[in-house]
Formats: sequence, structure tokens, C-alpha cells
Amino acid sequence: MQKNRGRTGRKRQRRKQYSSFSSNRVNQSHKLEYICLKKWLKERGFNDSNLIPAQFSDTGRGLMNTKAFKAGELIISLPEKCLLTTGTVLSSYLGEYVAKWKPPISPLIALCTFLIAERHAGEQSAWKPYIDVLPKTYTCPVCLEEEIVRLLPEPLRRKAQEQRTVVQELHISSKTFFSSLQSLFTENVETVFNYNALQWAWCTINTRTVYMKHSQRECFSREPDVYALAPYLDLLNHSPNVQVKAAFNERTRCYEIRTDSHCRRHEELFICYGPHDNQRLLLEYGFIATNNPHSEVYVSAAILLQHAFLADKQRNMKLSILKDHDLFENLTFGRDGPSWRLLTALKLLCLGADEFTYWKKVLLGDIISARNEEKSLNIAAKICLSLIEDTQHVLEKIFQMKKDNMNLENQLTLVEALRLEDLTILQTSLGIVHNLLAAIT
Ligand SMILES: C[S@@+](CC[C@H](N)C(=O)[O-])C[C@H]1O[C@@H](n2cnc3c(N)ncnc32)[C@H](O)[C@@H]1O
Repeated sequence: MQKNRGRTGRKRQRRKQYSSFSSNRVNQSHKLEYICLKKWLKERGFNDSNLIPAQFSDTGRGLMNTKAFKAGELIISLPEKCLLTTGTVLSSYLGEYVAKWKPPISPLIALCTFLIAERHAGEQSAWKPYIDVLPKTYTCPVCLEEEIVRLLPEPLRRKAQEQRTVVQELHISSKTFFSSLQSLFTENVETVFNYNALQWAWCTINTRTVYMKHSQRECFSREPDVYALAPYLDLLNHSPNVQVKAAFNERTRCYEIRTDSHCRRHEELFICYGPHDNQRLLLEYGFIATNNPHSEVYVSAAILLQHAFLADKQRNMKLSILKDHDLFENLTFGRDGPSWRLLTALKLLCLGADEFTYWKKVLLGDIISARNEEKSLNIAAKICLSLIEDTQHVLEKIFQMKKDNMNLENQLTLVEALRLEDLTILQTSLGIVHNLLAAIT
């Protein structure tokens, strides 16, 4: 029989249940920084008690729901007053500097400038409660050490280097604008708006903004003005397995998110940042999602060329057909085997001299001959095996580096997770190629 515990007893019991849901989530709502943030948001019209900040063992900090959500339900609604947009920058002390600067700065640099200036202002900042909960460091490729970038698979490694160049150039090209702000600061602006500060602000915007289209303003360059920082809402982590609808509601003047899936009480509430594979997640957000259904392993043109027959007289013609038909990039192995694009490229490369006239049929997906099918699957298996070996080699290297270099552990763990996911995908893919081969031989 259930004991009648009374109100206090029931409360105590609830608290007990609450703190023992599982060791993999720890409620953070009692922490001063979140209390201050909630108070600050309340003053701006946001008062939500359904979502609380928590630390999760697998995804880090996120939001946990204190009530179950049904599919289609509104999970969060953040008033316009809480959003940080270029409109916020223009109506601030920075507005007149932005408005008179020629050539106009981009919406992105305006937001970066505001974030850096507000972080620098510390106690004086009206945005302090928000700035205080922003991550201090990021793991987007631009923040990774060069030796870590070298461990990334292609094409992510190349994109990581491009990202670094973009941020470095952004810093150089913004220096004169930053100097125009000198009268606002007692310190030298070069110190305030240094490279690390810009990198932090750039990552904050890249990893945390929601899409919100603003009309083009004369005082900004023509780059799209589509960013909004949404305090609290930006504590929601990503899952590739949920679907949400997110947009600014012109009628309620709130940024709203509705979930398309049911979510149980006291679980982490996820949104979906997009159908991104792990390389894209790491590039844009600095993390990877385990068991990501969108993940694939890329076969670079260099690897394809290593396996394209050097002695084949039609090799050059075949390569130019591949280039002309955009079949030289985005060739992948996935959990369901080699992609159609990869198999088509291989079938074309494997056409015998007597079959070459049928190359258009290959592009249309036709089967040319059993010999061609077998040859292309054999090469797919060889490429897959060589990628497995490469991945294992990098994993061994990471293992060694982790032992030798404790201060890079976070970055190493991230690349390790990516490489381990890749290994699973490649091993699954190889099994599928072997089955396909067994079925035709
Ligand atoms: C919009 S923020 C979400 C809140 C963030 N976890 C925080 O503590 O501020 C996006 C960042 O959260 C992290 N993140 C999002 N989803 C994640 C997931 N499923 N697993 C691990 N980290 C995730 C990544 O660092 C990403 O750049």
C-alpha cells in the first residue's frame, strides 16, 4: 500500500526521483549563471519552466524538459526582445560607427564586433547574463591545432584549412573598422579586437545562431543578413533523429520551435540543425553525432586516381567524362554500401576497351556487363579496405598522441570519435560490397 506522504513528503520524493533519473544528466538550473540568465530573460518577456539546463554525459550541456511534449507542440517561444541581431547592434552605441563606415561592413562582422565589445565590457554589459553562459572555447576546425587538423579525413582537412584562412582574412580586413572604434575604449582596440577574440565571436555565431532573414540595409555589405542569437534556445543540442519546425513568428513576434516528435519528460530535448553528416557537423559546429544516419566516408579524387588503371589507354578520356559529369567529388561509402555516384564512377573507369562506346549508358545507370560489374565492385572493395587501413593507422596515432599530449585530449577525442564512426561505416560498407560480389560471382 502506498504511504500517504503529505505535500512535503511528496515534494521530497519528487526531488529524490529527480536527482536520481540517471547519472547521465545533472540538473544545472540552480547555478548562479542560469538563475541570472532566466531573470534577465524574464525581464524581456520570456518565462519558461518546461526546459531546464542540464549536463548530459554524452552530449554535454543541453536542455532537459520537465514535461512531456507531444508531436506538433510548441517547445520554446523566445520573444524578439531577447534576440541578438544586427538590429540590436545598430540600436546600440556601435550603431553610428557601423552606419558611417565605408565600405560597409558585413552583418557577420557587425555581430562579431558587438559580441567582442560586450564581452570586454564585463560587468557593464547589458548582455552579461547571456555572455556569461556562452562557451569560453570552441572545437570548430578554426580552433584546432595544426597537428590535429592533419588527422582529419579529406575533404574535411581541406575545408578546415579554408575555414582558418576565412577567419584570418576576416580579422585582417576588419582591422581598420575596429580602429575606428578606438574612442569607445580606454585600451588599445588592437588588444580588444585581437585574433583570438574574433575567432571566439565567429565561432559563437557559426555554432549558435538561428536562421532569421532580415531585410537588406544600406549600412551593411551585400552578404546575407540571416543571423539571430537566441539566448537559452541556443542551449538546445542537435539530434539527427528528430524533426522540428523553427521560425520567427511575425504574428507573435517570437522565435518559435515546434517538435514533430514526441519527447518524454525528463529527457534531453533535441532539435535538428539539418541533415548534416559528421564532417559537416564538425566543420560547422565542432562536434559529431554518434550513429549519425547521414554520415558517409568520402573517397577523394586522389584515392580514385590511385585505383584508376594507369595502363588504360582510355584513362584520360574517362577522367574527363567524370569531371564533365561532376562525378569526381562527393563519392562516398555509407552504411548502405558504396554510393551510386561512387559505383557509377568506378563502372566508367572499369569499362573495357570494347565497352567504352557504352559510357553514356553507365551514366544512366545501365548494367554493361557482368565483367564490368565485378571489376568495379572489386575496386570498390580495394578502396574501402585501403580507407579502413588509413583510418586504423590514424586511430593508432591518436592513441599514441593522447598518451603523450594530455593538453590536446579534447581535440584528439573529437577526431577519434569521427574516425571511429568512419571505421564502422567502412566496415559495414565492405561487408555489403563482399555480399554483392558473392551474389554475382
Ligand atoms: C547551439 S549550441 C547547443 C548548446 C551547447 N551544448 C552549449 O552548451 O552551449 C551548439 C553546440 O552544442 C554542441 N552540440 C550540439 N549538439 C550536440 C550533440 N548531439 N553532441 C555533442 N555536442 C553537441 C556543439 O558544440 C555545438 O557547437
